Amino acid sequence: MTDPAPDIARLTATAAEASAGRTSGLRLLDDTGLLAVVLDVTGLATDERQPLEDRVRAALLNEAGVREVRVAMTAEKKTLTIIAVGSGKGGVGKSTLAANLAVALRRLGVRVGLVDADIHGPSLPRLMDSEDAKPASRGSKLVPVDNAYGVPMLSTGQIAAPGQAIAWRGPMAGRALEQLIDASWGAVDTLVVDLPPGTGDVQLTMIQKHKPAGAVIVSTPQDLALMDAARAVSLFEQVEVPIIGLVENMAGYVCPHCGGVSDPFGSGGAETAAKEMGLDFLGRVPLAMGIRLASDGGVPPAAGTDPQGEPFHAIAARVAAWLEARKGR
Ligand SMILES: Nc1ncnc2c1ncn2[C@@H]1O[C@H](COP(=O)(O)OP(=O)(O)OP(=O)(O)O)[C@@H](O)[C@H]1O
Repeated sequence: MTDPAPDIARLTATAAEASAGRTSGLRLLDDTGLLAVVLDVTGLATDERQPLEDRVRAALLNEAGVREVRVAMTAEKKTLTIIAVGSGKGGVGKSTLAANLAVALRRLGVRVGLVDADIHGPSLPRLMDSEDAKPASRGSKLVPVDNAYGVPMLSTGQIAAPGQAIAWRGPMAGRALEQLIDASWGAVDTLVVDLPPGTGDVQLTMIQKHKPAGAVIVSTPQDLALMDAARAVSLFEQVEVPIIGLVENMAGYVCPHCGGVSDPFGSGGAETAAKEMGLDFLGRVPLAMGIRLASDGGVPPAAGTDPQGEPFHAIAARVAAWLEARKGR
């Protein structure tokens, strides 16, 4: 008895499963069971490609009527979409926002990675609970460190000797950031980059060189902080980086005892400032003890189901909508 004719729909499903969705073409080349498969290996490192090919070939050879499998691979040159998170001054919660934005975007299905370019105080390893992790290298590229939140990350803190980073000047900081961005990011297509606070030479070099697709500016509600935030906005505008919007952090203190809300730094200032500058307002994150404790403990509130994560999810949804709209442009 001869083998039944191969069932193309079934072979396509088998290839899709074995390649985790990376099959971009499949056809029979003749009637003796010679099959050609095209795999999209965009973002995969060289040493990940052979195992993929082997898996797909083995799965297909297991199917009825398949005698030989020829595998071709294609890869797009990938450009990463960079979202810069900036602030006019330090201590306003920029890193907290960057970490939670990345975690919340991941939960929305965005293939996101996180870069800590805050050379003055790289705090993301702590926030993402990967303080002791050192990135490996693959060829000449760094391999981002994984964490429990599904957001691969690289930090200046991981590549600099203690105390070294703070002395970096603009061009050196730009080169350090290049190493982090031009890393082996695998399936990641969007990077959230936590910039150093402020609007000086270092920030300017970084954004000129790496041209983010858009920027999120974080501010607290006081007038002084908002004046600094306006400076950050104009820094991005100067180099024609679109502002995705403004976030107001530490607005409204939620008392952990009585649940009452007070406004030690005022409230609503960033929303008004955004309106005045013609920018979108992305949301307000309250000043809450729980946010600080969770963050310092390496558990971004956006990773859990506590109400504390909600403001970050709402902000991430607006950023994801902005990213989607940008694709259509
Ligand atoms: N909404 C919030 N409620 C309570 N604590 C917060 C909130 N946002 C940030 N914090 C805390 O404030 C401190 C500073 O936050 P963070 O490190 O994110 O600021 P930053 O703007 O990145 O600072 P810098 O860039 O100067 O290092 C941290 O201890 C953080 O846990």
